[in-house]
Amino acid sequence: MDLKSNHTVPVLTDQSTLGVHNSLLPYSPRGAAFSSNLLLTIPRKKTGVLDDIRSSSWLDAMKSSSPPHKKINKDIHNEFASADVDLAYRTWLLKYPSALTSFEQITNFAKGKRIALFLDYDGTLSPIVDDPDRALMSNDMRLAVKNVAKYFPTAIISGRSRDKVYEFVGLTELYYAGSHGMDIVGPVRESTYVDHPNSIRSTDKQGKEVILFQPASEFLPMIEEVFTSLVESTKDIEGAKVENNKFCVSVHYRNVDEKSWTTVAQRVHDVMKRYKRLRLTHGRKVLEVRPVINWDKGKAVLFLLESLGLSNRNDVLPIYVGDDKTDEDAFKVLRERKCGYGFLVTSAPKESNAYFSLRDPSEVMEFLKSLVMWKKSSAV
Ligand SMILES: O=P(O)(O)OC[C@H]1O[C@H](O[C@H]2O[C@H](CO)[C@@H](O)[C@H](O)[C@H]2O)[C@H](O)[C@@H](O)[C@@H]1O
Repeated sequence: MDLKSNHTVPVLTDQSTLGVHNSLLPYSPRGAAFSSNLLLTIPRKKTGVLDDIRSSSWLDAMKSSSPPHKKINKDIHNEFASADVDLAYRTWLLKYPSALTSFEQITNFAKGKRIALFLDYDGTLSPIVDDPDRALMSNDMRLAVKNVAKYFPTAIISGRSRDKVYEFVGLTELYYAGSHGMDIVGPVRESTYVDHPNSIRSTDKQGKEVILFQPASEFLPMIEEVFTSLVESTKDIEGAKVENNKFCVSVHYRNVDEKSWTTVAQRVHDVMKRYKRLRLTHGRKVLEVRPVINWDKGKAVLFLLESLGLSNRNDVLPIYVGDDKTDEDAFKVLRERKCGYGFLVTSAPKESNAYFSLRDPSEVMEFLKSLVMWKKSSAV
């Protein structure tokens, strides 16, 4: 597999320093070490908050943040346009091959290794829908995730609050990280975080000893406050919705008329001005307000690998499946450490640090089922 060098990804964190074995893939290894500086702050000017929300880049980011829903259109011009889109996607697939068509290559590489699976929720396990409270996972997908978790350690890493994503998924056999990884429950076994000031030892619903790690715990009152302010300041914008994700806040504009997007951006910007320790990132038709800490979904993957006892091992293959910009942090960690694969879920071509792609949640489900079949057949 050739290493792609031309990827530009909007990642805000510094180079990760947590340890994972990196000699798994056929390219040169890099030293891995543990860091005690988990909570480095990021200078404000690198946080992505723009001073002038009317600048085209701000609005461009808002517009391009999620592909439009596919419309069935019989118009001849649209048929040509749709052929162009398909061609663009097929060309893009040369760079980010489908994990389904590359399944044999992936499983060949996974032979003799333990796959660890990390799954994003929205847009990966559940299709994107207009109402965030209705983003339910299908029963078929739940079964596929349940089955895959019987054979491979599996975790969900979501931007939502941990409680909310657990409520949607409802499987006790998984590990969960909410708030973009800022709220994780993992096994205690090998974790060097056990004595970290942001860790609490606890027992889960099954009585298993677990570690609860919340690196942004000091931000909780600030997030509550900013949530209340954002609800207040956007309440007159039809379709705007503010969601409290515990250690971060989402301001949704999917259902806001495009003419009012500048207003949404301006209101969010005005509130953010008062909080120098918060930053803003763009998701799929959502503005996400989060603490300025050196922690993201990539760090969450490393945390879970470590607490599962799967760090620094050449017989482990982590796979991360996600659709959003925040998932790029995890793709980047796996790519930089040369220790696993990112799978980008998208129906529209985009630059990524992932290696493989899947078109939509139904292809994610197909991949999970194939993985189970492969595991069962290779166990005989
Ligand atoms: O990390 P994720 O699990 O992908 O969470 C990211 C955000 O997902 C949700 O919003 C997205 O999905 C909604 C439901 O399909 C959709 O309406 C919205 O436009 C998307 O941005 C969630 O509501 C957010 O809080 C998460 O941050």
